[in-house]
Amino acid sequence: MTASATAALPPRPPGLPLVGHAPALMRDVLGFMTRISREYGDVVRVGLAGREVWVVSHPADIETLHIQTGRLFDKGLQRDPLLARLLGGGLLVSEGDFWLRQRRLAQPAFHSARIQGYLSVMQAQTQALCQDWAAGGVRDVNADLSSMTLRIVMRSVMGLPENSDQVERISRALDDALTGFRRNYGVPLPAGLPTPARRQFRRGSDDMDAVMKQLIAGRRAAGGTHDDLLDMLLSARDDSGQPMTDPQLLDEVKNILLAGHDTTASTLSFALYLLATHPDAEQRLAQELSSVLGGVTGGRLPELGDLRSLPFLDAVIKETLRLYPAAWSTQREARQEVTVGGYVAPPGTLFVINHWVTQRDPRFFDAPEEFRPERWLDGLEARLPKYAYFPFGGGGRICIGREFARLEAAVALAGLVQAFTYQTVRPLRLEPAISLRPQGGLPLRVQPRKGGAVNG
Ligand code: HEM
Repeated sequence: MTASATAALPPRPPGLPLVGHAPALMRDVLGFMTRISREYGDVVRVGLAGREVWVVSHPADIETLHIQTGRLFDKGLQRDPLLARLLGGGLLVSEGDFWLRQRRLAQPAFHSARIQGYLSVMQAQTQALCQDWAAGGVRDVNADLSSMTLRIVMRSVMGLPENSDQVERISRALDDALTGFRRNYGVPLPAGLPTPARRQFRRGSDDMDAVMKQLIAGRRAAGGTHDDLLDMLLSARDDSGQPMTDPQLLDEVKNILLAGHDTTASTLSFALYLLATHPDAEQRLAQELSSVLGGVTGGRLPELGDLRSLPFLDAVIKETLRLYPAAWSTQREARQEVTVGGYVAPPGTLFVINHWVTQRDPRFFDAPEEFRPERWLDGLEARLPKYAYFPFGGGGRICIGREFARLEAAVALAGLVQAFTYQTVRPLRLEPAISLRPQGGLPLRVQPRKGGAVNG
C-alpha cells in the first residue's frame, strides 16, 4: 500500500456510455493500460464488459495483492465463464484449501531434482528443432516453438510416449481455444450468446478435453509407474484416502499444459525476434555460447552446470521476460474491504495487475522500452523494488513451473542461437490473449550459422 487510505475513489478516465472502456481495450489493451497508468496514476478504474476493474501498477500495491492472496484476495478467475470452461478447477484458477491441496500434490513434480531429469527431453527436442530448421528459409518460429514446448511438457511432465501423434491435435485445439478466448476478450455481449469467437473457443476446449481424457484413460489402463506428474496425480489421495476424480485430473492436466507451453514458446519467440533486431546483443550471446559450449561443429547444448557460466544468456531471457512478459496480466479479487494504493476498495473489487505496464515503468528502468540485456549483469534485480519485475508472479501463487521454464528457455535459446542466425520478415505484432504471444505467428528468416551447428 503506497499511501494512507482516503475515502475518494481512484480516477476513472472518460469512457463511452454502457460499453465503458471496452472498445479502447479491444483496440489496444497494452497501449491503453500503459497510457492510463502513466496519465492517471498507480490505481485507475476501468469499465470492462459491464464490470469495473481497478488497474494497479505500483510495485508496493502489487506486492500486497500477491502476498495477501488467500487472505484478503482471491484470484477470482472462476467467475469468468470461458476460463471456467477451459480450466475448470485446476491450479491456475482454484482457491483456498482445495488449491493448497492440489498445489502440494503437484509440487514434487517441479522440485529441482525432478526438473533436472527433464533436461534430456529439453535437449532432445531442441536438437530435433535444429534438424528441422537445418535447410534454413523463412519459418513461423512461434508455431515451431509452440509445438516444441508442447512436446517437452507432454513428454516430461505427462509422460506422453515419443511416438504419440496427439501433440498436433492438442496444439490445434489449444490454438482454437486461445484464439476464441482472445477474440471474445472485453466483448460486452451477454455471456450465453454463441458468437463465432465463442464457438471457436468451445470447439478447441471440447477437443482438448477429448484428447486429455484419452491420455488419462490410457494411463489408467496401462498401470505401472512412469514417475511423472500424471503418476503423482493419479496416485494422490486426500485426507480421507480418496483419489482424484477423473474430472479433477483432467482439470489439473489441462492447467499445466496451458500454463506451461505457450508461455515458454512465446518467450523464446520474442527472444529470437529481439536478437534478430539487436545484432550487438546477438553477437555477444553467440560469443558467450561459443566460448563455453564450443562454437564450431560439435558445439553442445548446455548442461545444468554450464548455466552459471552463461550470464549473458540469462540476461537475454530476463530482458525478454521484462519487455514481453508471457503472463502479461493477472488479477485478484477483494474478499473483504481492503486498502490499495491509499484507496478503500469494497469487497468484490476486481484488481488487474499489468506486468507489461510495471516492467516498462521509467521510474524503475532506464530506457524502459529498449532491449538492453546488459542491464541485468550488474545486480539490478537486487536493487529493484520488489514486484517491479515479476514475470513469474510471487507469493503463494508464484508460478509452479518457473524453474522448468527458465531451464527450458536457456537450453532451447542456447541451441537455437548456436545453430542459426535470424532475420526479421515483418514487424512483430502482439496478441495479448490469456498469455502474450506473437499475433499471426512470427515469421523469421532462419539461416544456419557458419560452423556453429548443434545437430546432435
Ligand atoms: C516463461 C514461462 C512462464 C511464465 C512467464 C509464467 C508465468 C506465471 C505467472 C505470472 C503465474 C502466476 C499467476 C498469478 O499470480 O495469478 C504462473 C502460475 C502458474 N504457472 Fe507459470 N509461467 C511460465 C511457465 C510455466 C510452466 C513451464 C509451467 C508448468 C510446466 C507453469 C505452470 C504454472 C501453474 C500451474 C501456475 C498456477 C500456480 C498456482 O496458482 O498455484 N508455468 N505462471
